[in-house]
Amino acid sequence: MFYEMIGFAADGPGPELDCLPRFRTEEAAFFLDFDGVLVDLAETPDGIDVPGHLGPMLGELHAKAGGAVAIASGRAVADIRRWLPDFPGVIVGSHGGEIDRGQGPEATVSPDPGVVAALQKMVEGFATSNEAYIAEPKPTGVVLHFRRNPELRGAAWNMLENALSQFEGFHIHHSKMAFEVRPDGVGKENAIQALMEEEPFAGRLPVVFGDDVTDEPALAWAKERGGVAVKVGEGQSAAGCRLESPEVVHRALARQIAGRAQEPAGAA
Ligand SMILES: O=P(O)(O)OC[C@H]1O[C@H](O[C@H]2O[C@H](CO)[C@@H](O)[C@H](O)[C@H]2O)[C@H](O)[C@@H](O)[C@@H]1O
Repeated sequence: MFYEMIGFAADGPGPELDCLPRFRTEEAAFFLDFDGVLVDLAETPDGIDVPGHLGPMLGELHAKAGGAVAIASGRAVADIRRWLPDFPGVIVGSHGGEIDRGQGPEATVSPDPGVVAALQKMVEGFATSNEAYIAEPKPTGVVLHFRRNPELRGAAWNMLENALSQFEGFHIHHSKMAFEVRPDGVGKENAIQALMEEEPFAGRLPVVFGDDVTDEPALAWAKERGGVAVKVGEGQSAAGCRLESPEVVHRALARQIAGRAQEPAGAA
């Protein structure tokens, strides 16, 4: 079904998926980053375009993989739910700071709520100094985006460094055209490793897709475990496979849903 929806050629995917090893979807546990992997990057967090086929496609993948499909995002769980309201799988949000197994988000770290609120207030106040800034509060921290004017990068960094000098237990994370204040100890790789001990993920082949530095520890971990690590887009990576764009990722997932990955190489 998705072959037609995403214009996937009936005679096979072509060389763009050559680096992706063959594995059985029924034996895999998928951990999929959101921005830059499932959807193209946009000028603002709310400016993304979620293609109409993405939700149904993830639902089909979830069914075929026996429920072992998680979205692992830097966004808050609530934000992912807003974009993918029908996604039936686990959502790892806030870079691993929260996990929603279907009963609502559970915190994996416990930053002082008063400090989180104070930092959010400081960043939101600072963001009003230039209309190009966007402040994005999350349950465990806050992001300061400057994609609309990259020249603001230095000022954004200085502000956050100054803000963090007043509190302990947080650090600045480098995102794409953004800096994020996160609690120490948070990481997608921790959440993914915890999920791999639980049903329905346990005992399966870990398959991690990521595009950002925040995904690298999880990509390296999947590779070390003999799993599949897929980097999307440019930049250094420990991953063994690189796909060009979210569009190519969709083709890879469509192939897994169709079961073509189980066929011998060249049988497409
Ligand atoms: O782990 P991810 O799912 O990849 O989330 C990483 C961050 O994604 C969002 O910011 C990035 O995407 C925006 C929309 O394309 C873009 O405008 C921004 O410049 C990027 O940094 C999201 O807003 C963050 O909260 C996530 O941490």
